Amino acid sequence: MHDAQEQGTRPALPRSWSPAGVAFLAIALSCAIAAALVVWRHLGQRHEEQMHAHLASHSAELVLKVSERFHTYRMLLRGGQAFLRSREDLDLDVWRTYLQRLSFQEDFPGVQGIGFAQWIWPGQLEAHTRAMREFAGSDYRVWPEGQREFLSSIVVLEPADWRNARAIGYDMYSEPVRREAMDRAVRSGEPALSGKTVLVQETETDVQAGVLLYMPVFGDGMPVATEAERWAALRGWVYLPFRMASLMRQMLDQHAGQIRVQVFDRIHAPEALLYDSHPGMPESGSGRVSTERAMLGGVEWIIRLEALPSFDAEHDIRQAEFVSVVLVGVLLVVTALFFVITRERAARLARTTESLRRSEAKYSALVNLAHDGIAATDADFRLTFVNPGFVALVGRDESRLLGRSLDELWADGGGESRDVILARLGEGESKRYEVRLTRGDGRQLTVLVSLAPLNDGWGHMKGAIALLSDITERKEAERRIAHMATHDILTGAVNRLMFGELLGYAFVQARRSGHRFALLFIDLDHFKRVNDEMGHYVGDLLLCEAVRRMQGSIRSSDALGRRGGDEFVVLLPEVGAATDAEIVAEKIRGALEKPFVLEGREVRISSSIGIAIYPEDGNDDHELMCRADEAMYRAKLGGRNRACRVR
Ligand SMILES: Nc1nc2c(ncn2[C@@H]2O[C@H](COP(=O)(O)OP(=O)(O)OP(=O)(O)O)[C@@H](O)[C@H]2O)c(=O)[nH]1
Repeated sequence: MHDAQEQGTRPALPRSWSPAGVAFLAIALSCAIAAALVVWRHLGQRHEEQMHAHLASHSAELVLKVSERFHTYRMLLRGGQAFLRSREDLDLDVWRTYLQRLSFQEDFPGVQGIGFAQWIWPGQLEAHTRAMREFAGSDYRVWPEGQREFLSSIVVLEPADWRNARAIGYDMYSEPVRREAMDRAVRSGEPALSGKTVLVQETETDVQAGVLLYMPVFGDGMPVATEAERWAALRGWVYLPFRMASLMRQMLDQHAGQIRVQVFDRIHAPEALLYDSHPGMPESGSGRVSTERAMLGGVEWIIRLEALPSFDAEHDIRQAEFVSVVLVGVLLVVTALFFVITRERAARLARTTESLRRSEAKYSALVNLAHDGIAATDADFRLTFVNPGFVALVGRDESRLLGRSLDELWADGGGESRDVILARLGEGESKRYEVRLTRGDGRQLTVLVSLAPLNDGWGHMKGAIALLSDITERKEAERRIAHMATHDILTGAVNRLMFGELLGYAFVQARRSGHRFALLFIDLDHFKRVNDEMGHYVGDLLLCEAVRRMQGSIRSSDALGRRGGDEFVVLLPEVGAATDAEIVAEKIRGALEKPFVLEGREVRISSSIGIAIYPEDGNDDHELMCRADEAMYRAKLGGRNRACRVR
């Protein structure tokens, strides 16, 4: 009742999860997703920082490389300066030989050539041209044409290939960008790098920006401490022309396709662009840019590095890291899921256990309180459990019962052997037996035994459950009711109804086997007097005692019936001759004739008996009964206390 109410108010959802479990799982899932987002964001930031660091490292490396390279170039120019200054006269043949033996293109990569530009003092142009035509050929001339106060001319430029040959005679001092660097070199006495220009060696194809590094050359032994002295001692400039793309490609062997390199002359502007590894590409606004500055020959170069998508991809380990984090997240969620499932199962198990515990307590109380005997047996029918009702019913100690075979308790076994009972139970059959059981105190009981198999989880019989109900009283009541229905209440003799049944059966038997049977009709003589003189109670006692005496006079197979009042009938189911019936009638008469002592007083009575024999005296019960009755009246009329037969 209690369980039913609980189930009615709170419907159980055994297969669904509890709200707490679902909430926990949702929180775990949300945490995992949030953690993944945070980590992804952090990875993105870190990746950006790493990109910048990588890019900054590359640009610093490039600046270092360029600076070192220019340091080497300066050394080369200083060597040339020292060589030319050491000679009193400018011997161009010796100078050319010196340059040719330098093999500078292998030792000083990126250089377009090395040359010497001679300083031509005002008014010295003709003499210079004459002298140079002897050295360089008749087509030598200083160009571009035009009147200028100060002139210079490239007189030697190695290697003397077709490209460099185009520059011979060129007055670099006539061009402002070169002149600025040439002046600066003289003013400082140090190497000076020019701004952006285009070398005269350029043709119409692959035109590149160019720069030139100048080193002033002074006359041998002349003072050069001041700027004026340096101008006075100036012989010219040893110089290095650079094609910027060729120069930079020498230094950009790594990450060529991953990083865009741009070099600007002093300002970050298109017109100052000296070199662009990816010309024509618009500049990125993504911010993955590193800019460094390098001081080279008195000029500041801006070196700008820009990461390209392939550079980003090579250094991008975010995906691997993110996958790791996602895996950790998945692991977290799976762990949470496992935790929730385990928790739900534990809760369900606890509920089931509690329910089982309650159920067990309930059934245990029922079993212990039950008036009937309840027992359990093993597969061999030996008792393994008995309840208090069982102990009380059989009247034996529990310790003496456990281990005993259940069928030992009853004598008749209910009509079936133990093996038969076990075979029935093994087939899953329940059975009821009515047995006679002897209690420990010797009392006999009629017990109804209900047996049911007890199976394991695989359907195999592992024992039996027995319910024993004491039906002794019920049986006795049934017997009494049956007796009352067929016997006279006062005397216990068979009643009219039952006697009729017995008489009918006697006819059947006699007809079937052809034997004879006899019917005696007995009426007590003057019984009314007993009632009248001694009271009805004594009359009753006399009737009962008379029946007892008549029962003693006949066989157990004979039947004594009371017709009513003081009339009785006796059925002798099988008689050999009529005299057999007469003998029994005489025996009854004699028994009833003896005095009765009732309530302390002697009472005498006699009887009149009529005899009828089948088949001679009648062929059916009515006829036979009439004959016997008639014979009894004959006895009455004949003076009573005798037996007669009407023939
Ligand atoms: N005490 C007692 N008397 C009974 C019972 N049934 C009938 N009687 C009496 O039994 C008597 C039977 O009398 P009858 O058979 O008619 O006459 P009788 O006195 O026996 O005389 P005869 O039969 O002619 O010898 C009656 O007085 C009935 O009242 C009974 O159950 N108990």
